[in-house]
Amino acid sequence: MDRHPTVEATAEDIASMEIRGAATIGAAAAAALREQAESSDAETPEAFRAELRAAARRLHETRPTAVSLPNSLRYVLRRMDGTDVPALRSSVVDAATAFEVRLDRAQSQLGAIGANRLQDGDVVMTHCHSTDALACVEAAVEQGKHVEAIVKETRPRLQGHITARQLREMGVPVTLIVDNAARRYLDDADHVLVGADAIAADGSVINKIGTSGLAVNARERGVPIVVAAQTIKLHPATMTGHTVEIEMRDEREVVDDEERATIGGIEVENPAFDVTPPRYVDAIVTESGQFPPESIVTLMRELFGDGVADPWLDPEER
Ligand SMILES: O=C(COP(=O)(O)O)[C@H](O)[C@H](O)COP(=O)(O)O
Repeated sequence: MDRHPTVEATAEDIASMEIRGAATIGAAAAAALREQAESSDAETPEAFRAELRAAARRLHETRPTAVSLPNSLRYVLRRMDGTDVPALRSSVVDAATAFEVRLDRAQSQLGAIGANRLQDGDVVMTHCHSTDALACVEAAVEQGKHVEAIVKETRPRLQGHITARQLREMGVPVTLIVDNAARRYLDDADHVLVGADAIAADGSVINKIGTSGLAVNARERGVPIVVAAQTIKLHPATMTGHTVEIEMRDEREVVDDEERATIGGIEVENPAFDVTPPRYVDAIVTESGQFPPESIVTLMRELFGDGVADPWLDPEER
C-alpha cells in the first residue's frame, strides 16, 4: 500500500491551515501515522518501516516552523519496534496514542501552572489562537477567577476570531481589536498571553507574526509577557546552533489578485511567524513548570539530550 488517504488528507489540511496551531498539528500527525500503521498491508518489516517513513516525510514537508510536527513524528517513529509486521504495527499504534494522551495531559498541567499567574479580575491580551494559552485562562476560570480578554484579530488569517469564540464559550468577556490597536489597549491589560510554535535554546520564542512587536510594546508599557508552551514546542536542533525556519505563505492571504492588479506592480511578503528575543519574555509556562526564557535550555537538554536524528529519513540518508 502507498500512503493512506488520511495521511494525504492530513498533510493537505495542515498545509492549507484547516488543521493549524502547533499542538493540533502535532496531534494530527501522530493520528495520521497511526492510521497508516493500522491499515498497512506491508508484507515485510522493511516494507512497513519504509511506508511509515514515507508517510512521516509527507507530513513533515507541509509547514516548516511548528516544531511540534517533527517532534510528534520523532516520538512515534522512534518507538516503532518489532521483528514482524504485527509487532511493528502495534508499536506505532501504541506510540501515537501515548503521544496524544501526553499532549492532553501536558496541556492541562500547563494550564494549571499558567492559571496561577492570573489573579481574579485580570485582563489578558492575546495574539493568534493558542490552545496552550487558552488552557491557562480556562483553568483560571475554573478556579473561579474572573478574567477578561483583549483579543487581537491577527491578520491575515484572523485566528483571533477563533480565540474570541472559545473565550466566549468559557464565559470570558472579550474585546476584539485590530492588530494596530494593541499598543493603545496594553494600558488596560495585566498580561500578554501567547503560545509558541517553537522555543529556541536561547529562550527565543517563535510564534505568529506580530508577537515580537507586541512583546516590545508590552515591555515598554510594563505588561508581563507570558508564553504558554508545552515541551513539544522546544526545538532540539537549536541546541546545536540551527535556526528555526520562518514559513513564508501565499501572498494572496494578504491581498487578492484583483485588488493587487488595481494597485499596480508591488512586492508582497507574508511571513507567518517571527522571533521574540528572550529579553522580551517574562516566563515560559510548560507542563514541567514555568521558566525564565534563558533557563529553558536546561529543560531541553534533559528532554532531548539523546540527540535529534530524523527517523523519517531513509537509513542511508541520515
Ligand atoms: O502561532 C500560532 C498558530 O499559527 P498558525 O495559525 O499559523 O498555525 C499559535 O500561537 C501556536 O501554534 C501555538 O498554538 P497551540 O498552543 O495551540 O499549540
